[in-house]
Amino acid sequence: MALASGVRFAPRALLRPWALLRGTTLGRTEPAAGGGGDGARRFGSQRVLVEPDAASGVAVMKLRNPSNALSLELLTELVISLEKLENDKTFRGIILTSDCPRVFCAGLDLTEICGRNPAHCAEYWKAMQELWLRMYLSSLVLVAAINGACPAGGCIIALSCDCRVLADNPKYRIGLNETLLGIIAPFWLKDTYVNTIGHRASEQALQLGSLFPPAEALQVGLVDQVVPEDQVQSTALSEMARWLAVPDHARQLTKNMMRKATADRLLRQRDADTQNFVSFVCRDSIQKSLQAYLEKLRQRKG
Ligand SMILES: CCCCC/C=C\C/C=C\CCC/C=C/C(=O)SCCNC(=O)CCNC(=O)[C@H](O)C(C)(C)COP(=O)(O)OP(=O)(O)OC[C@H]1O[C@@H](n2cnc3c(N)ncnc32)[C@H](O)[C@@H]1OP(=O)(O)O
Repeated sequence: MALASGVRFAPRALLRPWALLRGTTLGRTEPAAGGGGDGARRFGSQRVLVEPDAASGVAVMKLRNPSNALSLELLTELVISLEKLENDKTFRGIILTSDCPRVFCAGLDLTEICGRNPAHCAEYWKAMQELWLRMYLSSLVLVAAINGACPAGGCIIALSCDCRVLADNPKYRIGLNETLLGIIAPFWLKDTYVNTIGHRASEQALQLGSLFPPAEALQVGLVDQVVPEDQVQSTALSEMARWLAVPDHARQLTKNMMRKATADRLLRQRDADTQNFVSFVCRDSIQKSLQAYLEKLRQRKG
């Protein structure tokens, strides 16, 4: 971590050379609609589209998986896209949003942990930890432009950003609803919640599995702005400008000072956290309820 320079403090050694890039098209670049020079070249993969604007130093990263459930592939592609932007000194900020109607991110892809063997569940959870660590400690400014539902793991992604703008639609609820699914948020999600909305509000919201509609999310401090849906992107850009007005080194070191202890706690206990996750989700009772929940989701669709 090159803390002294204040430029890159995301722990680079975190990224593992996962051999799971099956089916991905990472690194492919294509001209953005309307053409343009280097500043308008977008890149991405099947599940993540990156639209970089070199002139402003801001890239828009769009999730485009079905329901943006965090599959292993999506997690991997997000980490790689993030790293690519962090390594390019042109970029100072990322706006993270969804290309999927009505859903920002549906949280963990439950098919990755339902009916899978322990080794797969472990690989999956390590990828989830990796993305959170990468985002939470990113040297770039991350603004979440939340244009859809944002439950559980979706909320984690939003919480790892520096700022959250939520579309004012009562269906777009946000929060950590794990308890209602019979699962328990691990300590680092709890810590992130507490860091954002405080201890008492987290205690209540975590136990009750609250999913907050926009006005309540704003009131509790889970999001920073609630705006009409057609103003989410422009508001995210204005927020970005506000954050980028601060000298990078001062903002980055301050971010690190605020977040490092929380990230270090997971880094120290990463293997134990993975084992806890695996033994928890592989229990017969948990597998049965995951199965039933997935079935309900599929039926609800019809
Ligand atoms: C003491 C020991 C402690 C140990 C602790 C250790 C570990 C603890 C364990 C876990 C902690 C993990 C923390 C995070 C948890 C999660 O993220 S769990 C996932 C929570 N997410 C949800 O509950 C969201 C479920 N989905 C929805 O509510 C809706 O789908 C929606 C996101 C609001 C979107 O609605 P709509 O646009 O109407 O889309 P559909 O409902 O029709 O869905 C479309 C298809 O997508 C599938 N799908 C949706 N969500 C998921 C998902 N999360 N995973 C997998 N698949 C999902 C849905 O089934 C549809 O599929 P088909 O098209 O029918 O195939």
